[in-house]
Amino acid sequence: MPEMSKNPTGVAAAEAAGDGSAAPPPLLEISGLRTHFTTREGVVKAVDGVDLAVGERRTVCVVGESGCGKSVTARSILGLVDRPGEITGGSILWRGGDRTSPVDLAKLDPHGEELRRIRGGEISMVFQEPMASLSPMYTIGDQLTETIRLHLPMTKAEAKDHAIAMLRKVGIPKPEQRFNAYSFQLSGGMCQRAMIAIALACGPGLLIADEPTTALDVTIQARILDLIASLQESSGMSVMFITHDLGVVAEIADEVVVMYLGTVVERGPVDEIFHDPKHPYTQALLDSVPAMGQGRGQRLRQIRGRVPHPSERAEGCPFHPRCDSAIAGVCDTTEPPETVFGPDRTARCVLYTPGLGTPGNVPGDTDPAEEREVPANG
Ligand SMILES: Nc1ncnc2c1ncn2[C@@H]1O[C@H](COP(=O)(O)OP(=O)(O)OP(=O)(O)O)[C@@H](O)[C@H]1O
Repeated sequence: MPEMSKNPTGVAAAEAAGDGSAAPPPLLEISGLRTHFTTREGVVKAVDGVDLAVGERRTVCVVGESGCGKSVTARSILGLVDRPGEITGGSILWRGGDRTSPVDLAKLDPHGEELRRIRGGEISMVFQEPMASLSPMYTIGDQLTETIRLHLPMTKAEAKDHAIAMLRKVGIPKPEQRFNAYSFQLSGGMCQRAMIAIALACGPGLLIADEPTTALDVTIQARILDLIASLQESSGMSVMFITHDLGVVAEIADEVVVMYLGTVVERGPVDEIFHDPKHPYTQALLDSVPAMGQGRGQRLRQIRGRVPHPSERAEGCPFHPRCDSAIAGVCDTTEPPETVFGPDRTARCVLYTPGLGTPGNVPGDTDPAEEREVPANG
């Protein structure tokens, strides 16, 4: 596919494509986000120039190995970055609620009233560890009604009815009884459902789910994914889903964002990411999981080395020390520019930069007969 002009969100790319299909602006549009931690040992650039967008009713999965900056990106959206972390650059445009013009969440006071109203009301988040997010001091019902009354104009009695209806909706049996239970009286799966009930109680436009099923067994995991999908269908919300599990991505994603060391190295529609990965890191991630129908005897390829700490980020392309396609004298010196392949389809690798990469090395140049299999879930 021919290279198009640089464009961080892809929206203008659709316009630039001249196909008349000017998409509506995304609900959430992150551009050049930088979130750094100033520590005694130095500045940790956990998120260092992230661009991504989530459209209405879309599910965007953010993938990458541990330590790539997925959680810090998600927490930056809602002003939930722990000290000494802070947003040092970029913008997070939010167009949800009944706004006529976007609000830049990166510019809001993390402790201020406006972000507090957006958090839990217009955008909610569920975390990997429900036990850590739910308070052991209050009942599930107290925590639900508190969120509901913070964001919706309801009396105590109305909030209680709504809370019980939400518990029922997420599949918690005997919701009237569970309303009075504490988190330590519930199983991990039930706690995660309660967290989802709290997250969805106020009808958010966007749900951010940070590895919400990683700590659960596979059966419960599948149920939670079904639950999110059915609630998404009935409410029309968008979902930003952070996961290590490419099987989950294949199942739920519309679009995929691949992160490496605080930057987005590739993004695009899920089918294109699985069948025509552009970036060697995306390729390596896909090669490291079993594909559907893969023979038992076939060995999986591990990605060489490990993700370094952000303070040990290499010069040039941050992935080059682990990359089998790295070009000496190029990848170790040049920050790869973003190449736009189409609307919302980008990669950051010099292999696609005219004059820098070697066409024969381009990882996408495979025989179509050798198309990649979608990984099996789990
Ligand atoms: N409070 C902090 N102080 C210093 N560095 C931090 C802090 N919190 C996170 N980091 C660093 O930021 C980087 C990104 O972390 P983050 O949790 O976003 O990664 P991740 O991709 O979500 O990983 P995982 O999949 O394991 O959750 C890591 O190198 C981490 O060490």
